[in-house]
Amino acid sequence: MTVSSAPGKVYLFGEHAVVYGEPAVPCAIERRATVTVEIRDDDHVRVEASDLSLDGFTVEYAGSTGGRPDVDVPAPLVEAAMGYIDAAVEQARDAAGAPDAGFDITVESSIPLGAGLGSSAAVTVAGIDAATRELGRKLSPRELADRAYRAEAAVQEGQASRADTFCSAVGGAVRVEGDDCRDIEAPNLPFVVGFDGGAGDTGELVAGVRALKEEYDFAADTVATIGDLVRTGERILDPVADAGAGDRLAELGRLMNFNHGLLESLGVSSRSLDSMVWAAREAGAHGAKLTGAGGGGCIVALDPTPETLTALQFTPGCEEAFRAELATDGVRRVE
Ligand SMILES: Nc1ncnc2c1ncn2[C@@H]1O[C@H](COP(=O)(O)OP(=O)(O)OP(=O)(O)O)[C@@H](O)[C@H]1O
Ligand SMILES: C[C@@](O)(CCO)CC(=O)[O-]
Ligand SMILES: [Mg+2]
Repeated sequence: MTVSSAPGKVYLFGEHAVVYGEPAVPCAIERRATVTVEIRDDDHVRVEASDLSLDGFTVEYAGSTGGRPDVDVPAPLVEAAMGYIDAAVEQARDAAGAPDAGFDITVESSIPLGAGLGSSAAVTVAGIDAATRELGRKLSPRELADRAYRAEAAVQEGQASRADTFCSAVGGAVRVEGDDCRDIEAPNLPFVVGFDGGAGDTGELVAGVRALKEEYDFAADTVATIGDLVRTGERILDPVADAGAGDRLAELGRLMNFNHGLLESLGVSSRSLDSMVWAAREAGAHGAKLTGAGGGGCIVALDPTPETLTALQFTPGCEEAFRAELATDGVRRVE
């Protein structure tokens, strides 16, 4: 039996634009998906994913039902829910040269699904790592990130960047621009996350931005502007280049506010995301923005004081608020 965990992430800057080759800076956070894999002596795959709920359905795969989910939902919904695990299994089989390997898989996660904290990347990274090790092959963090990217891209029909999967595999703060993925040094950032209890469909939201960008030149310009903003943000993060600069958190926060406005104009915010962003700003956060694909889910704010956390806890539409520590480890081999 092998067990791996991998972290979720927040975007300091650059989601969506990163899909079109602009740079982005996601940061791994200490909320993890843990995947346990045990090889079987046949070629079946049995998945137990008790956190998985689809608009009110809870899907539980159990042995007693012969490996089929014991819920009455249409097959496409189950396939959509299981897509990342299936794709991770395919990548692991391919990496280990074992196309007929079967597994019993258990997924446990403290990352809300579809909420912008990279649950899909964490499950995919941890799943590929545990399954390849179960087959006797250890992937380097970069190989793992590459495999996980291919799995996410397959599920999201090509509409994925390397950002979420690279960040989850290597941990810390990273910078991704096209195929160029690197870890970067970042100061300790006081992230506060607000979660509206909802979810957005990453594939659909990415497709919406693509359509807007194709229809209007100014939407394409907005995407390019996000890239400019990220390059400005990087200079503030850089401990060498930025030596002697003024209040770094305040400057990063201003850019986060700007980034949220640009994402809003691309149509990926929502009323509850906007109201959490404003609650954070009014509480004195340096800045706040939605994180991930949007549509619903989470915002991230920068505030070293307890004020934003408290304000979010009393904001209508905010279901949960928590402080998110930077996860310095990416994938972790638990067993
Ligand atoms: N605990 C889990 N168990 C099984 N599958 C999971 C789990 N968490 C996430 N997934 C898979 O990931 C999908 C959600 O991925 P999606 O990319 O839409 O959102 P996200 O990764 O949480 O947010 P974002 O991509 O915006 O950061 C779920 O529908 C499911 O297929
Ligand atoms: C919206 C997006 O930029 C981030 C989702 O967490 C999609 C991607 O990068 O694959
Ligand atoms: Mg995702």
